[in-house]
Amino acid sequence: MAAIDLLNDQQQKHLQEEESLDLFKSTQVVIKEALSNLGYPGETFELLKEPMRMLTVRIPVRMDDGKIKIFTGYRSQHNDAVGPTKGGVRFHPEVNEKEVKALSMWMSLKCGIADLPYGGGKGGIICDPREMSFRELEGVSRGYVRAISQVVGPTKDIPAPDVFTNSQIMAWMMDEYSRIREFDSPGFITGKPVVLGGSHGRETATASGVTICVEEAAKKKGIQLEGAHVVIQGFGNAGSFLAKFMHDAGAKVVGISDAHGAIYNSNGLDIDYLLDRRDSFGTVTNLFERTITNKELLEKDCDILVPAAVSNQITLENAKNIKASIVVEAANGPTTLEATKILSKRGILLVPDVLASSGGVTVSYFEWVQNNQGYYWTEEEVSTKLRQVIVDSFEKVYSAADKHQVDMRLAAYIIGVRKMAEASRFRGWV
Ligand SMILES: NC(=O)C1=CN([C@@H]2O[C@H](COP(=O)(O)OP(=O)(O)OC[C@H]3O[C@@H](n4cnc5c(N)ncnc54)[C@H](O)[C@@H]3O)[C@@H](O)[C@H]2O)C=CC1
Ligand SMILES: O=C(O)CCC(=O)C(=O)O
Repeated sequence: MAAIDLLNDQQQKHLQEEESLDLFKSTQVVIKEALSNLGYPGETFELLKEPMRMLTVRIPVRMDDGKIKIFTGYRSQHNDAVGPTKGGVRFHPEVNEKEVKALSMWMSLKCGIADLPYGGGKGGIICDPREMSFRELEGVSRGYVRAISQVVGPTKDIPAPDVFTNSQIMAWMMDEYSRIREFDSPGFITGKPVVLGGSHGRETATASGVTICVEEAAKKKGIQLEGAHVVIQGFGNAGSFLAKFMHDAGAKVVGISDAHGAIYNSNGLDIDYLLDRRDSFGTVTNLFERTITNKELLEKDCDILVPAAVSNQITLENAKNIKASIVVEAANGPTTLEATKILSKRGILLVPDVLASSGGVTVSYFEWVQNNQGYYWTEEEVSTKLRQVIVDSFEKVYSAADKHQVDMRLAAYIIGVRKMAEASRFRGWV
């Protein structure tokens, strides 16, 4: 029986009130624990507990109604001891400084786990692209690059796509940077269209990485992927391609969702139809009359659950009701620390975000390498190299969990933080 089931109603309520939904704070908690497991002194935590640089910018854009609107944006650079910082840019109305900071720290961990020569960075702009025209989006994208151009660059900090940003936005950003710097600079940003120096396989990279993690986790749990029931929350870049890959692997995708709701059918969903009909923001459930909520979807019967949308979705409130035996975090921060503990106690194999979603930044690294050498790889080469990185990363984290007798999240942090801590030590910073 799960630990939380043993508590009375009042104790449960108290525990839920105490639960930390603050992603930044909970990231600090696990980094501290990981560093202490590795025997690093307190100074190393003091250095790594905050990003080394956080820039807030104001971006004026003339909107279609002729008025000027001022947008707020951020770029956080966590630690550059290993190399330039790297990470996506998010366009979302709920972007905030703390979230961007936490996201940049997770990027450091992802790069550490995948052994990429980068530290972590992340950016965000408070805006809602669903309510903006193409012209307005271009204005915000170019304005952001003008505002952050002093602190980014192919050898300093390399942006990429994240929630509600895509290859078109990366193309505008690259063009703006090239104009400011007066040379063609494809290595300034990754996730570009292939004709502008983008890499084959970047668009599907996050989902490919998640797929490989699902396969590895299924092997560990003795679950056959063929016929396994899969629920995916989110149907955007990560979730929709994942649904396709799971479907192609013979699994039955029984539930998917978007920001407006979810659909579930225990006989399996028609993934090709859903992919064909979704819009560019990953919305598809508006085509259906009978929908359920995102909350209900997470508790549905399935073997494998993949949160691929937003943060804080699996909490103390629902962790005890999750039916899946494997949870693979495609999204950043979908499970709270308290919920992680419950899933782990219940014997559910949780593949944490900093491992599961590292496929995106790994192929971004491949894109940057190709840009730097001016020689481009085939889709097959990218796919083979990606598989190698993700399988190795999964094995490193799984073995660390076993060796240190800790859950997969702490194990991933132990692997992820080590290179950055060592590089900072060798540089004489701590
Ligand atoms: N795109 C990438 O390369 C990477 C993405 N990620 C993470 O994966 C997650 C999804 O990212 P993308 O697929 O790129 O974004 P996206 O913008 O392409 O799609 C987001 C999806 O989530 C849904 N959604 C939005 N708000 C929601 C809510 N409150 N409840 C339920 N669903 C909601 C949207 O309707 C859409 O289906 C994010 O956490 C992102 O940080 C992680 C690594 C790389
Ligand atoms: O592709 C990249 O460089 C970063 C992707 C990203 O933002 C993420 O993994 O959260």
